[in-house]
Amino acid sequence: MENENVIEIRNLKKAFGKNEILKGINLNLKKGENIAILGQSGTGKSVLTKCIVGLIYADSGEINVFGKNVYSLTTGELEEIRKKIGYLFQGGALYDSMTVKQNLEFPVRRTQLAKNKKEVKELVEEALENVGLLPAINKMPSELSGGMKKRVGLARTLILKPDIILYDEPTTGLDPVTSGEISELILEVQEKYNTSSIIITHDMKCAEMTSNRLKLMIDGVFYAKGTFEELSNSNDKVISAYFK
Ligand SMILES: Nc1ncnc2c1ncn2[C@@H]1O[C@H](COP(=O)(O)OP(=O)(O)OP(=O)(O)O)[C@@H](O)[C@H]1O
Repeated sequence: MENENVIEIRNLKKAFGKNEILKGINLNLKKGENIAILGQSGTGKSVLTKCIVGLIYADSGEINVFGKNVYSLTTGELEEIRKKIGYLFQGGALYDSMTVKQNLEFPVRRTQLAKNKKEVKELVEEALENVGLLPAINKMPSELSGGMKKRVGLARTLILKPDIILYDEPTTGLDPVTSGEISELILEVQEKYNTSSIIITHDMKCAEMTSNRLKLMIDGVFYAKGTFEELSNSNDKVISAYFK
């Protein structure tokens, strides 16, 4: 892990009407670091990640990605930053009418990442190999298990070689063994590509396996932060409730 911050968030606030969701969020994500964010449903974890990629505009505060304030960028500059951020949605978000191969080719073509068909093929195969799913290349999403769909979703994120990956509940809905495999993959990606990640999760095993640090979001702010070991040994009842 290096000292450079790839994401810096300062006093971020966001309300929907009178409903205050983010009430002053601060976060530094370092190059090569994985941070897990824990917190009850509805506390604003997804809203925070959507602010980072510019899908939601915060009311006040600052988000710097690679040292650039995302709210002061032109549309073109924001596009450049977005290319460096991969976002793994909760459901994997595959196109049901396309094969696995076509699902992966899609982002490559859209971003003009490859010069020709051969390069597209190489990128698709490399990404599928990374998640152990090359044999499923011609399958339809409906033929895949939940864990396989998550893997393909991860392959589709990885194919664009992002510097930062935002994982929104990567193991939700999976059995413990498959969850463990996805957590392993998240770690492998961090080690292989030196990516920095924010992992939103309710899965404590996933948080323990994948994160260098954890943050606990309660009522729109980070109530606690530390390593898994530090937080799991906390005497604070609010914190320890998450580690039972
Ligand atoms: N576009 C929106 N308009 C109005 N309210 C919204 C919008 N997006 C999110 N919210 C509200 O913000 C709150 C936080 O939602 P968010 O999805 O961030 O929760 P979360 O912490 O990610 O929950 P979960 O763990 O269940 O995914 C919720 O009360 C939600 O209804």
